[in-house]
Amino acid sequence: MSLLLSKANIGGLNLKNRVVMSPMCMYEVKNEDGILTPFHFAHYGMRAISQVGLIITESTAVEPDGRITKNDLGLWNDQQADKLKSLVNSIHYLGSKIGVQLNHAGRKASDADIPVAPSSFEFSDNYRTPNALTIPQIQQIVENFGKAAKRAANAGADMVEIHGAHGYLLHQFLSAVSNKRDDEYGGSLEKRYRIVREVIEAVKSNYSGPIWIRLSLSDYDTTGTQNTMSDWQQIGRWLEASGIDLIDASTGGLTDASPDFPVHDGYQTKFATEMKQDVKIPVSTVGLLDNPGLCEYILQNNQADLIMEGRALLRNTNWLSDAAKYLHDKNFKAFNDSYSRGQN
Ligand SMILES: Cc1cc2nc3c(=O)[nH]c(=O)nc-3n(C[C@H](O)[C@H](O)[C@H](O)COP(=O)(O)O)c2cc1C
Repeated sequence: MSLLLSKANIGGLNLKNRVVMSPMCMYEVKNEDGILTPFHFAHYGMRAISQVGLIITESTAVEPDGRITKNDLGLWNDQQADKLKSLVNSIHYLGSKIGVQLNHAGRKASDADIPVAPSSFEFSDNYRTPNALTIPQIQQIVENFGKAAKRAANAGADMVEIHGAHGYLLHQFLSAVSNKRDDEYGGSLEKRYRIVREVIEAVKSNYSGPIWIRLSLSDYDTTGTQNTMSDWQQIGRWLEASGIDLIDASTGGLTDASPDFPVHDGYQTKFATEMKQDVKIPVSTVGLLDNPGLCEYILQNNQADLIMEGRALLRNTNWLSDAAKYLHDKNFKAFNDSYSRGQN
Protein backbone atom coordinates (compact mmCIF):
# COMPACT_ATOMS: atom_id res chain seq x y z
CA MET A 1 0.00 0.00 0.00
CA SER A 2 1.38 3.40 -0.97
CA LEU A 3 1.53 6.42 1.31
CA LEU A 4 0.25 8.56 -1.55
CA LEU A 5 -3.03 6.67 -1.70
CA SER A 6 -3.46 5.95 1.98
CA LYS A 7 -5.51 7.87 4.53
CA ALA A 8 -4.25 10.95 6.33
CA ASN A 9 -5.43 13.18 9.13
CA ILE A 10 -4.26 16.75 8.61
CA GLY A 11 -5.15 19.02 11.51
CA GLY A 12 -8.38 17.13 12.13
CA LEU A 13 -9.26 16.83 8.45
CA ASN A 14 -9.63 13.18 7.49
CA LEU A 15 -8.57 12.52 3.92
CA LYS A 16 -8.92 9.25 2.03
CA ASN A 17 -5.56 9.80 0.35
CA ARG A 18 -2.76 12.35 0.16
CA VAL A 19 -3.63 13.74 -3.27
CA VAL A 20 -5.03 17.26 -3.25
CA MET A 21 -6.32 19.07 -6.30
CA SER A 22 -4.35 22.31 -6.35
CA PRO A 23 -6.41 25.49 -6.77
CA MET A 24 -6.61 26.47 -10.42
CA CYS A 25 -8.51 29.41 -11.92
CA MET A 26 -10.71 28.27 -14.76
CA TYR A 27 -12.08 31.70 -15.77
CA GLU A 28 -15.42 30.03 -16.43
CA VAL A 29 -17.72 32.31 -14.40
CA LYS A 30 -20.41 33.93 -16.58
CA ASN A 31 -22.03 37.37 -16.23
CA GLU A 32 -19.19 38.57 -14.01
CA ASP A 33 -21.25 37.44 -11.00
CA GLY A 34 -18.66 35.24 -9.26
CA ILE A 35 -21.14 32.32 -9.16
CA LEU A 36 -20.25 28.70 -9.89
CA THR A 37 -21.62 27.39 -13.20
CA PRO A 38 -22.42 23.85 -14.45
CA PHE A 39 -18.85 23.85 -15.78
CA HIS A 40 -17.48 23.93 -12.24
CA PHE A 41 -19.79 21.14 -11.06
CA ALA A 42 -18.55 18.92 -13.91
CA HIS A 43 -14.92 20.03 -13.55
CA TYR A 44 -14.65 19.42 -9.80
CA GLY A 45 -17.06 16.46 -9.90
CA MET A 46 -14.86 14.64 -12.41
CA ARG A 47 -11.90 14.95 -10.06
CA ALA A 48 -13.98 13.68 -7.13
CA ILE A 49 -15.07 10.68 -9.22
CA SER A 50 -11.39 10.06 -9.95
CA GLN A 51 -10.89 9.81 -6.14
CA VAL A 52 -8.94 12.99 -5.38
CA GLY A 53 -8.91 13.16 -1.56
CA LEU A 54 -9.36 16.91 -1.28
CA ILE A 55 -10.34 19.46 -3.90
CA ILE A 56 -9.40 23.09 -3.30
CA THR A 57 -11.43 25.48 -5.40
CA GLU A 58 -9.76 27.98 -7.63
CA SER A 59 -8.97 31.42 -6.23
CA THR A 60 -12.25 32.79 -4.86
CA ALA A 61 -12.36 36.52 -4.32
CA VAL A 62 -13.47 38.05 -1.02
CA GLU A 63 -14.66 41.21 -2.77
CA PRO A 64 -15.36 42.20 -6.40
CA ASP A 65 -12.19 44.29 -6.80
CA GLY A 66 -10.14 41.41 -5.37
CA ARG A 67 -10.74 39.24 -8.43
CA ILE A 68 -7.85 38.41 -10.73
CA THR A 69 -10.34 38.67 -13.62
CA LYS A 70 -14.08 39.19 -13.88
CA ASN A 71 -14.47 35.50 -14.68
CA ASP A 72 -13.25 34.43 -11.23
CA LEU A 73 -15.34 32.93 -8.47
CA GLY A 74 -16.41 35.13 -5.58
CA LEU A 75 -17.74 34.68 -2.07
CA TRP A 76 -18.94 38.15 -1.17
CA ASN A 77 -22.68 37.45 -1.37
CA ASP A 78 -25.19 34.79 -0.34
CA GLN A 79 -26.11 33.77 -3.89
CA GLN A 80 -22.49 32.73 -4.43
CA ALA A 81 -22.55 30.89 -1.10
CA ASP A 82 -25.79 29.03 -1.96
CA LYS A 83 -24.23 27.65 -5.14
CA LEU A 84 -21.09 26.76 -3.23
CA LYS A 85 -23.23 24.77 -0.81
CA SER A 86 -24.63 22.74 -3.76
CA LEU A 87 -21.10 22.09 -5.00
CA VAL A 88 -19.95 21.01 -1.54
CA ASN A 89 -22.92 18.62 -1.32
CA SER A 90 -22.13 17.16 -4.77
CA ILE A 91 -18.48 16.61 -3.92
CA HIS A 92 -19.42 15.01 -0.58
CA TYR A 93 -21.88 12.75 -2.42
CA LEU A 94 -18.97 11.66 -4.63
CA GLY A 95 -16.86 10.89 -1.55
CA SER A 96 -14.25 13.65 -1.58
CA LYS A 97 -13.59 16.66 0.61
CA ILE A 98 -13.66 20.21 -0.69
CA GLY A 99 -12.15 23.46 0.54
CA VAL A 100 -12.21 27.03 -0.70
CA GLN A 101 -9.22 29.19 -1.54
CA LEU A 102 -9.92 32.77 -0.44
CA ASN A 103 -8.03 35.50 -2.21
CA HIS A 104 -7.62 39.19 -2.89
CA ALA A 105 -5.54 39.87 -5.99
CA GLY A 106 -4.30 43.33 -4.92
CA ARG A 107 -2.20 44.89 -7.68
CA LYS A 108 -2.78 41.82 -9.88
CA ALA A 109 -6.56 42.46 -10.00
CA SER A 110 -6.45 43.06 -13.72
CA ASP A 111 -10.15 43.95 -14.11
CA ALA A 112 -10.60 46.05 -10.97
CA ASP A 113 -11.63 49.66 -11.49
CA ILE A 114 -8.63 50.71 -9.43
CA PRO A 115 -6.26 47.96 -8.27
CA VAL A 116 -4.96 48.35 -4.72
CA ALA A 117 -1.75 47.22 -3.03
CA PRO A 118 0.37 47.92 0.04
CA SER A 119 2.32 50.46 -2.01
CA SER A 120 1.83 52.17 -5.32
CA PHE A 121 4.07 49.99 -7.52
CA GLU A 122 2.74 48.03 -10.47
CA PHE A 123 3.45 44.33 -10.98
CA SER A 124 4.93 44.88 -14.44
CA ASP A 125 4.63 47.19 -17.46
CA ASN A 126 1.46 45.35 -18.52
CA TYR A 127 -0.34 46.13 -15.27
CA ARG A 128 -1.83 49.35 -13.95
CA THR A 129 -0.30 51.25 -11.06
CA PRO A 130 -2.26 50.38 -7.90
CA ASN A 131 -3.40 52.80 -5.22
CA ALA A 132 -1.71 52.31 -1.85
CA LEU A 133 -4.30 51.07 0.64
CA THR A 134 -5.35 53.28 3.54
CA ILE A 135 -5.62 51.66 6.97
CA PRO A 136 -9.45 51.67 6.94
CA GLN A 137 -9.32 50.00 3.50
CA ILE A 138 -6.95 47.32 4.87
CA GLN A 139 -9.32 46.74 7.76
CA GLN A 140 -12.24 46.38 5.33
CA ILE A 141 -10.36 43.74 3.32
CA VAL A 142 -9.53 41.84 6.52
CA GLU A 143 -13.21 41.94 7.47
CA ASN A 144 -14.17 40.70 3.99
CA PHE A 145 -11.89 37.66 4.41
CA GLY A 146 -13.81 36.94 7.63
CA LYS A 147 -17.20 37.35 5.95
CA ALA A 148 -16.21 35.08 3.08
CA ALA A 149 -14.99 32.48 5.60
CA LYS A 150 -18.40 32.61 7.27
CA ARG A 151 -20.05 31.92 3.92
CA ALA A 152 -17.64 29.03 3.34
CA ALA A 153 -18.60 27.69 6.77
CA ASN A 154 -22.31 27.99 6.02
CA ALA A 155 -21.74 26.21 2.72
CA GLY A 156 -20.16 23.28 4.59
CA ALA A 157 -16.63 23.65 3.19
CA ASP A 158 -14.18 21.15 4.72
CA MET A 159 -11.35 23.66 4.89
CA VAL A 160 -10.43 27.20 3.96
CA GLU A 161 -7.16 28.12 2.33
CA ILE A 162 -5.91 31.69 2.60
CA HIS A 163 -4.03 32.63 -0.57
CA GLY A 164 -0.83 34.21 0.64
CA ALA A 165 1.22 33.30 -2.44
CA HIS A 166 1.80 34.02 -6.15
CA GLY A 167 2.08 37.77 -5.78
CA TYR A 168 -1.50 38.45 -4.70
CA LEU A 169 -2.39 40.97 -2.00
CA LEU A 170 -1.21 39.14 1.13
CA HIS A 171 2.04 38.15 -0.54
CA GLN A 172 2.46 41.78 -1.66
CA PHE A 173 2.31 42.77 2.01
CA LEU A 174 4.68 40.02 3.16
CA SER A 175 7.49 40.99 0.81
CA ALA A 176 9.58 44.14 1.11
CA VAL A 177 9.93 43.99 -2.69
CA SER A 178 6.30 45.18 -2.99
CA ASN A 179 5.61 46.59 0.48
CA LYS A 180 7.32 49.95 1.03
CA ARG A 181 4.94 51.19 3.73
CA ASP A 182 6.25 52.89 6.83
CA ASP A 183 3.16 52.45 9.02
CA GLU A 184 2.19 49.41 11.15
CA TYR A 185 1.64 47.31 7.99
CA GLY A 186 5.14 47.77 6.56
CA GLY A 187 8.81 47.96 7.50
CA SER A 188 9.90 45.01 9.63
CA LEU A 189 8.97 41.42 8.78
CA GLU A 190 6.60 41.40 11.75
CA LYS A 191 4.80 44.50 10.49
CA ARG A 192 4.62 43.11 6.94
CA TYR A 193 3.09 39.95 8.44
CA ARG A 194 0.49 41.94 10.40
CA ILE A 195 -2.29 41.79 7.77
CA VAL A 196 -1.87 38.02 7.48
CA ARG A 197 -2.23 37.65 11.24
CA GLU A 198 -5.36 39.79 11.14
CA VAL A 199 -6.82 37.83 8.21
CA ILE A 200 -6.22 34.57 10.09
CA GLU A 201 -7.95 36.01 13.17
CA ALA A 202 -10.90 37.16 11.04
CA VAL A 203 -11.17 33.76 9.35
CA LYS A 204 -10.82 31.92 12.65
CA SER A 205 -13.57 33.89 14.31
CA ASN A 206 -15.95 32.95 11.49
CA TYR A 207 -14.87 29.45 10.57
CA SER A 208 -14.06 26.65 13.00
CA GLY A 209 -12.66 24.11 10.50
CA PRO A 210 -9.08 23.64 9.29
CA ILE A 211 -7.34 26.73 7.93
CA TRP A 212 -4.46 26.39 5.50
CA ILE A 213 -2.32 29.06 3.89
CA ARG A 214 -0.50 29.02 0.56
CA LEU A 215 2.85 30.83 0.56
CA SER A 216 5.46 31.47 -2.10
CA LEU A 217 8.67 30.47 -0.35
CA SER A 218 10.86 32.13 -2.95
CA ASP A 219 10.36 35.29 -4.98
CA TYR A 220 13.27 34.44 -7.32
CA ASP A 221 14.08 38.11 -6.92
CA THR A 222 17.64 39.36 -6.94
CA THR A 223 17.16 42.96 -5.83
CA GLY A 224 18.26 42.13 -2.31
CA THR A 225 15.00 42.98 -0.52
CA GLN A 226 13.23 39.62 -0.96
CA ASN A 227 12.45 37.44 2.05
CA THR A 228 15.08 34.80 2.75
CA MET A 229 14.21 31.22 3.71
CA SER A 230 14.86 32.10 7.33
CA ASP A 231 12.33 34.96 7.02
CA TRP A 232 9.81 32.47 5.61
CA GLN A 233 10.59 30.06 8.43
CA GLN A 234 9.93 32.84 10.95
CA ILE A 235 6.61 33.49 9.21
CA GLY A 236 5.98 29.73 9.40
CA ARG A 237 6.47 29.80 13.19
CA TRP A 238 4.05 32.75 13.51
CA LEU A 239 1.53 30.89 11.35
CA GLU A 240 1.88 27.83 13.55
CA ALA A 241 1.32 30.00 16.63
CA SER A 242 -1.73 31.54 14.92
CA GLY A 243 -3.28 28.08 14.63
CA ILE A 244 -2.80 27.48 10.91
CA ASP A 245 -3.22 23.76 10.17
CA LEU A 246 -1.02 23.40 7.07
CA ILE A 247 1.42 25.47 5.05
CA ASP A 248 0.95 24.95 1.31
CA ALA A 249 4.42 25.64 -0.04
CA SER A 250 4.61 27.13 -3.51
CA THR A 251 6.93 29.73 -5.04
CA GLY A 252 7.02 32.78 -7.30
CA GLY A 253 4.51 35.21 -8.75
CA LEU A 254 5.47 38.39 -6.91
CA THR A 255 7.43 39.82 -9.84
CA ASP A 256 8.05 38.50 -13.31
CA ALA A 257 11.41 37.02 -12.18
CA SER A 258 11.68 33.28 -12.81
CA PRO A 259 13.82 30.61 -11.13
CA ASP A 260 17.53 30.89 -11.82
CA PHE A 261 17.81 27.09 -11.87
CA PRO A 262 16.32 24.48 -14.17
CA VAL A 263 12.62 23.93 -13.56
CA HIS A 264 12.46 20.16 -13.12
CA ASP A 265 10.08 17.60 -11.60
CA GLY A 266 9.51 18.45 -7.96
CA TYR A 267 11.54 21.68 -8.19
CA GLN A 268 9.51 23.37 -5.45
CA THR A 269 9.66 20.50 -2.95
CA LYS A 270 12.94 21.61 -1.40
CA PHE A 271 11.18 24.79 -0.18
CA ALA A 272 8.46 22.70 1.49
CA THR A 273 11.11 20.51 3.11
CA GLU A 274 13.02 23.50 4.46
CA MET A 275 9.81 24.88 5.94
CA LYS A 276 9.00 21.47 7.42
CA GLN A 277 12.32 21.46 9.26
CA ASP A 278 11.21 24.53 11.17
CA VAL A 279 7.54 23.97 11.98
CA LYS A 280 5.58 21.09 13.51
CA ILE A 281 2.44 21.64 11.43
CA PRO A 282 2.14 19.74 8.12
CA VAL A 283 3.48 21.22 4.88
CA SER A 284 2.28 20.32 1.39
CA THR A 285 4.23 20.46 -1.85
CA VAL A 286 3.15 21.36 -5.38
CA GLY A 287 4.68 21.82 -8.80
CA LEU A 288 5.58 19.34 -11.53
CA LEU A 289 4.72 16.32 -9.41
CA ASP A 290 3.14 14.37 -12.27
CA ASN A 291 5.19 11.24 -11.55
CA PRO A 292 3.54 9.17 -8.77
CA GLY A 293 6.87 7.54 -7.97
CA LEU A 294 8.34 10.93 -7.15
CA CYS A 295 5.26 11.77 -5.03
CA GLU A 296 5.65 8.53 -3.08
CA TYR A 297 9.39 9.19 -2.61
CA ILE A 298 8.66 12.68 -1.21
CA LEU A 299 6.14 11.30 1.28
CA GLN A 300 8.25 8.28 2.27
CA ASN A 301 11.20 10.57 2.97
CA ASN A 302 9.11 13.02 4.97
CA GLN A 303 9.92 15.87 2.60
CA ALA A 304 6.26 16.95 2.62
CA ASP A 305 2.98 15.71 4.12
CA LEU A 306 0.61 16.07 1.19
CA ILE A 307 0.94 16.23 -2.57
CA MET A 308 -0.91 18.82 -4.60
CA GLU A 309 -1.59 18.09 -8.24
CA GLY A 310 -2.47 20.85 -10.67
CA ARG A 311 -2.02 20.42 -14.40
CA ALA A 312 -1.58 16.64 -14.15
CA LEU A 313 -5.23 16.40 -13.07
CA LEU A 314 -6.33 18.71 -15.86
CA ARG A 315 -4.56 16.56 -18.45
CA ASN A 316 -5.53 13.18 -17.03
CA THR A 317 -8.68 12.66 -14.98
CA ASN A 318 -7.50 9.07 -14.36
CA TRP A 319 -4.32 10.27 -12.71
CA LEU A 320 -5.06 8.53 -9.40
CA SER A 321 -5.94 5.15 -10.90
CA ASP A 322 -2.85 5.39 -13.11
CA ALA A 323 -0.82 6.23 -9.99
CA ALA A 324 -2.28 3.19 -8.19
CA LYS A 325 -1.17 0.95 -11.07
CA TYR A 326 2.27 2.56 -11.18
CA LEU A 327 2.72 2.09 -7.43
CA HIS A 328 1.20 -1.44 -7.45
CA ASP A 329 -1.30 -0.23 -4.88
CA LYS A 330 -4.04 -2.85 -4.77
CA ASN A 331 -6.06 -0.95 -2.16
CA PHE A 332 -7.06 1.87 -4.46
CA LYS A 333 -10.81 1.84 -4.98
CA ALA A 334 -12.30 3.41 -8.04
CA PHE A 335 -15.60 5.25 -7.73
CA ASN A 336 -17.59 2.13 -8.55
CA ASP A 337 -17.04 -1.32 -10.02
CA SER A 338 -17.62 -0.21 -13.59
CA TYR A 339 -14.83 2.30 -13.19
CA SER A 340 -12.42 -0.30 -11.83
CA ARG A 341 -13.35 -2.85 -14.52
CA GLY A 342 -12.62 -0.14 -17.06
CA GLN A 343 -9.07 0.10 -15.79
CA ASN A 344 -8.15 -3.54 -16.04
C1 LIG B 1 -4.67 27.15 -15.14
C2 LIG B 1 -4.02 27.38 -13.81
C3 LIG B 1 -4.66 28.18 -12.88
C4 LIG B 1 -4.10 28.37 -11.60
N1 LIG B 1 -4.79 29.09 -10.66
C5 LIG B 1 -4.35 29.11 -9.37
C6 LIG B 1 -5.16 29.64 -8.33
O1 LIG B 1 -6.30 30.05 -8.53
N2 LIG B 1 -4.66 29.63 -7.07
C7 LIG B 1 -3.41 29.12 -6.79
O2 LIG B 1 -2.99 29.14 -5.63
N3 LIG B 1 -2.64 28.59 -7.76
C8 LIG B 1 -3.09 28.55 -9.02
N4 LIG B 1 -2.36 27.92 -9.99
C9 LIG B 1 -1.11 27.22 -9.60
C10 LIG B 1 -1.41 25.74 -9.32
O3 LIG B 1 -2.24 25.59 -8.19
C11 LIG B 1 -0.10 24.95 -9.08
O4 LIG B 1 0.52 25.47 -7.94
C12 LIG B 1 0.84 25.03 -10.28
O5 LIG B 1 0.15 24.78 -11.49
C13 LIG B 1 1.99 24.02 -10.15
O6 LIG B 1 1.49 22.71 -10.01
P1 LIG B 1 1.41 21.66 -11.25
O7 LIG B 1 2.79 21.56 -11.84
O8 LIG B 1 0.92 20.40 -10.61
O9 LIG B 1 0.43 22.23 -12.24
C14 LIG B 1 -2.87 27.76 -11.28
C15 LIG B 1 -2.21 26.99 -12.24
C16 LIG B 1 -2.78 26.78 -13.48
C17 LIG B 1 -2.07 25.88 -14.46
